[in-house]
Amino acid sequence: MSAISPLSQATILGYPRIGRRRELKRAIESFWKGNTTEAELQATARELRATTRARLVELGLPTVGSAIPESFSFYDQVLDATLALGAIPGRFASVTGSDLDIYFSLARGNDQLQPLEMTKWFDTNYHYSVPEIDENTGLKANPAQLVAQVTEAREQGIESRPVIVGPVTYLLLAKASDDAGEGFAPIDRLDDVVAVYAELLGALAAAGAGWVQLDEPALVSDSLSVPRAETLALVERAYAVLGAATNRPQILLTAPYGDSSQALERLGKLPVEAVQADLVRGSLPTAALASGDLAAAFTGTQLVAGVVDGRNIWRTDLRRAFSQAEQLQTAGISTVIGTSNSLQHVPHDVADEQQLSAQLKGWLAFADQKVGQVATLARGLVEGAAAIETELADTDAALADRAQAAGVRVDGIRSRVAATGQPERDRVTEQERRDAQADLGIPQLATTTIGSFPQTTEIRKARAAFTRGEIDQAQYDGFLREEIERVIRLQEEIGLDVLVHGEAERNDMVQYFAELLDGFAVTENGWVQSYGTRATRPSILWGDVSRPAPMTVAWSAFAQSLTERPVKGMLTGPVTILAWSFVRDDQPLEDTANQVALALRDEIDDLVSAGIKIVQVDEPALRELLPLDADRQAAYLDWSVGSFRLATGGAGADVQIHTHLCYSEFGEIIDAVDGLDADVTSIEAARSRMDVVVPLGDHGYSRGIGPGVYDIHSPRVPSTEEQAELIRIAAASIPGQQLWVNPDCGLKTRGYDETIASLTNLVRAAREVREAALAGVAS
Ligand code: MET
Ligand SMILES: [Zn+2]
Repeated sequence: MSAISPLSQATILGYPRIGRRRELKRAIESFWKGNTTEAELQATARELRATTRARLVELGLPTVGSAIPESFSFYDQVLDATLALGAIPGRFASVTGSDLDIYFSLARGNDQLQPLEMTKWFDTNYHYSVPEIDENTGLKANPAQLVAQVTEAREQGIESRPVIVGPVTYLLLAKASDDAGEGFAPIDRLDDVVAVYAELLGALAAAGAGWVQLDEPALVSDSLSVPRAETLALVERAYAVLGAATNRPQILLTAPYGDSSQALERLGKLPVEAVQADLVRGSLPTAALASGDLAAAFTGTQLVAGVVDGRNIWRTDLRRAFSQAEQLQTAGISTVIGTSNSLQHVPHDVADEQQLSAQLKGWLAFADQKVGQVATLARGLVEGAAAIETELADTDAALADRAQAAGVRVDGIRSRVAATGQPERDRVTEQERRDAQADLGIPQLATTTIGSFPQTTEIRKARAAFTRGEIDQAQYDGFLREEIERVIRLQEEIGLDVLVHGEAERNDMVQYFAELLDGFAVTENGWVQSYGTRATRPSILWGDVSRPAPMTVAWSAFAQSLTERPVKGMLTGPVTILAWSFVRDDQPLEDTANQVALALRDEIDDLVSAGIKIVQVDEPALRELLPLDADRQAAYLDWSVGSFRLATGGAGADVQIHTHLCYSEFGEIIDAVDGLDADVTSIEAARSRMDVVVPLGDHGYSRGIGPGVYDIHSPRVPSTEEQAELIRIAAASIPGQQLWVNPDCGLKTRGYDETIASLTNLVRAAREVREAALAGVAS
């Protein structure tokens, strides 16, 4: 390794890459449609990268010392690693074309090939493309994209730092391909993969990269296939090899998204030149710091103190962050200021928000503001605290303003939450509820849907026209009523047992409620990448939450007025509302969740008064917020379940409460799902061919359960026979009286043709199995 400069004292782990106005989304989608060429798309991407680097310099990151990460991605950082490793799954062998063609084929599939599966990246709402590895997966270093970025940056006068998902995390996030032998795990190929990383590092060194960043968030997770202690040992094994490579850039090894304090001393001893620790979710190993052991471990190694939160949009408490970093520096550790993780999870710039109040804006920091904070803190480390006293004092003032601002703490809301306890979270016994709900006349293997019906172009157009003021409230409401009536008639014709109103009035299942509740603000440009070219605009939950008026009652009551069959009220649960928003960081999540829960509790009350007998409270994010740290999981499950029960616990015995969870990694939280105490739970199951029903059966789950029999993630229409087969699989583990028949999730992304065909088959399948069961009894 050539002697090169140390890592700059200010850095970030990554930056949003979709573009300030989602330019990359537009460019990629236009390329997919065939409206632009690959060369044009590459030119747009180059321009975006150049703009990003220039912006980061403008915000205070130096052009030298590899402060600026190359965190651009056309789609996903794990998929980037797959391409860089040449780890193309065998089933894609037939795909030809440029690297980019292959890349997008893996991401999106084609007529013959299913795309790589997508799943959530650690405890975020970002989705990555899951690598598929087996004993024979070809591996071949393909550094072209990484090298190109280093070269581009140099031509721009900037020493940048390429970023790659590290080898251990890459393999622990991969799944064994269908061709893999019995018992094979992707991590079995660690040595092969490390050898390819060594080649990539060689190519980067040759291209003149002074530093490379290898991300190993697997280090902080207890939710992977190997225990955390073993992950650390694997990291040691991998980096012993990479560190020994003679021709490589200096290595920054990162451990974002959680607490690495237990591992930090050992990470400091690795043959790498810098290690990052998330000091927002995580903490410093205080004993090792005091004893000097941490400093000893970090001799000759820089420590990047991740003190600026990359997960949230609140202005950093600079004084607190500075004192954390100062402690390290005082202990004799060469300290760099950094972020807790990549800023890819926050929007670009508070300055792009015109509608937010000036006061709220004063409390916020999006990516650009956070970069500024990093630069300020770094200046403080170099020049002393006095040099940044103005900035520290400004932050103190903003935080003090936030603490006392109207709406942040509302006594009435707080005392109401404080007055609740277990009784508010408990309903009468299951048996009493079953008896009281018998009047609903719900048959065995009852059929229903998850809530949304297709969001058609007409619906989007009407909403846009209303937002722009081209149609008035009465016209818009009239349009929605017609839409609801159509959806009700359609469900009756198809023959579903429990109907929904279709959610046509909702742009998004969280934002809809955020707009109607007090305590939330909505952004104009606060886009955050969810996956690929998809982005969401999370709302900001800044104050105490309350419900100024009913939110869904008019729509549900109207739908119910049109039909004799029961219509489900449809709400989003407290945990999901929190998970898909930017939530205040000045009090425990539990307190915020309970406020949301009380607002929902009142909504349920009003729905019931308006004649609704079944209410579904969706909690698709229950699993997502599960802490990566095993130690913190029990407390999380306790409050998350408690808040759901507070929302639903006021419903009388005759009100049937449903919930919906859409993922299949279910095992870890099965007790919590049981703890929700919903009368009926629908879950995703079709894609995994009912994998969840066996653990549910073993668990002795006693209430209603609807494992999805129709995979709504693609336009494919599942046949009657196929769905009947899935129902029969479920019926083998779960008694028929408990079983419901429904799709995996809502239908909003689907078209009408396929929806009608699939639901028609679903209803037929349920009838077929029902009748066969009756015939079985009769004979
Ligand atoms: C991501 S879960 C979605 C549930 C919602 N009720 C819907 O059907 O769209
Ligand atoms: Zn769902």
